[in-house]
Amino acid sequence: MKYQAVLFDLDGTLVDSVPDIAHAANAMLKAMSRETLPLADLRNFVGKGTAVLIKRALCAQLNYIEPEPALFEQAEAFFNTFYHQSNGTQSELYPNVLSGLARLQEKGLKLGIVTNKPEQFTLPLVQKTGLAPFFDIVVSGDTCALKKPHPDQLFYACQKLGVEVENTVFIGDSLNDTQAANAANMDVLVLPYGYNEGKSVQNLTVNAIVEDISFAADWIFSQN
Ligand SMILES: O=C(O)COP(=O)(O)O
Ligand SMILES: [Mg+2]
Repeated sequence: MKYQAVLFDLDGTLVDSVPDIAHAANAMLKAMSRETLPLADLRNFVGKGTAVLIKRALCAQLNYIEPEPALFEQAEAFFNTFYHQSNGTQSELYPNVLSGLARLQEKGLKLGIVTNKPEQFTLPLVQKTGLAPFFDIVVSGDTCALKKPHPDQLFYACQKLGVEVENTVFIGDSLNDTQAANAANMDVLVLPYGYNEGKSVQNLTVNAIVEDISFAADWIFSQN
């Protein structure tokens, strides 16, 4: 068996979490007497964790300028309060996530989540969406010292699961995921429906692009 474990990104891969993130970001902007942003813009700001999302929202652009520490602290406090309220209320699993996970689990593969979302938001979301029973480990954006695109979280997940990097495949939606996997020398699949900062996934360095988690399971079984 080539693969013994499958790791998954969360936002944009398993869960369409943008409605709840956008709600919190716009509530933060309103509370700070700033203009709210269209959901389409905020969607492109997701992927490098909530701190980067907040900075991008404050600048209303992807390439943010570092805010003053006091301003950031105020914004983060608002965002965290509002995201705790909205997290998991409108977020939805993408099609074929549950069936794909069930098929992988049935074959005895170990499953993990590796997300840049901080743990205080990851764990409630994983519970509320019904994902929790499938996973042997959940690695959040603040679990390790560095997060994706750094490979640390992937090494940590493998170590905790007791599997080798070469027997593990990572499934994600963005450049952060493929760069982390490439740096770890781990096989990687991407899905086309998530958030890749508004860019196509066609040019990423991957083993395959798969339509959804069920197709990902087919691909994994075809290698095993
Ligand atoms: O919190 C984010 O910005 C993205 O989280 P992800 O790593 O699950 O895509
Ligand atoms: Mg993602």
